[in-house]
Amino acid sequence: MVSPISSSPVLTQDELKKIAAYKAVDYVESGMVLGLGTGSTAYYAVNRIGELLKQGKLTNIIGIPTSKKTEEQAISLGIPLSDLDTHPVLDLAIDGADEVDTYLNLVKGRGGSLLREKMVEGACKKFVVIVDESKMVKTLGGSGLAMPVEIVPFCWNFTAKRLERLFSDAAGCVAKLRVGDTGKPFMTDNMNYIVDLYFKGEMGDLKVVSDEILRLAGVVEHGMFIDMATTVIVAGECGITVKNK
Ligand SMILES: O=C(CO)[C@H](O)[C@H](O)COP(=O)(O)O
Repeated sequence: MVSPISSSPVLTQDELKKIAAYKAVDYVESGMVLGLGTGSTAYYAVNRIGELLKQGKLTNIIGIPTSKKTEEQAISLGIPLSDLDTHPVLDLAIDGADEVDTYLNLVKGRGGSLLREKMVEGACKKFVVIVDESKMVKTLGGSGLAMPVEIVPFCWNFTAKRLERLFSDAAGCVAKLRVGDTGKPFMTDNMNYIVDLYFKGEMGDLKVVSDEILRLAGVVEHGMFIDMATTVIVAGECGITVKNK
């Protein structure tokens, strides 16, 4: 069902992200252990959680950040933090996504935090994804944008070529090493590299593709989050849509 947002004319993408994020924070209850996502949409959710804690409307929250950046943000807001060693089961995680398909499978990691995101969000009872409507796709990889894969730096080119070769028969893809602002390879929080895969066609069976990628030595994790989201909140010009698994 679509709930109208407002009668104002055109909302920016940032406004839509904020609307989805605030809606997701309605799912947060005092006493919860929360996975705190990474990216420009999750940023709004983390800020809102900090605001509600400050106002005393939420109490006893423990956050588990999915990146160093989110950790810094949470610390600046006074959100108490922990880790998966101490809290191996989380009540809820809220995070953005780069693509969401019709089955609520996701591509994540264009912000570079896919490994920690997958670890934290895989340990949650509920995983609420927040997106603006531009992230909705029919099939993953279909936006023509990147599907990130975290790899070890050792002989990264060898691993990138092997990733390309995996798809040479079917979809076909180009693997590009992600480069940071300084012109050097982008480094993840785990001191790994990211290779972005650009598909020419449909990826095919996602579980098969996932297994094949993970079987390559040198690959740490990929950005497909299959069967993980329990709820997706989509903010669009016509309103908010909540999709449940
Ligand atoms: O997976 C992610 C970071 O690794 C982000 O959640 C994803 O890139 C979406 O980011 P944004 O909300 O800025 O569009």
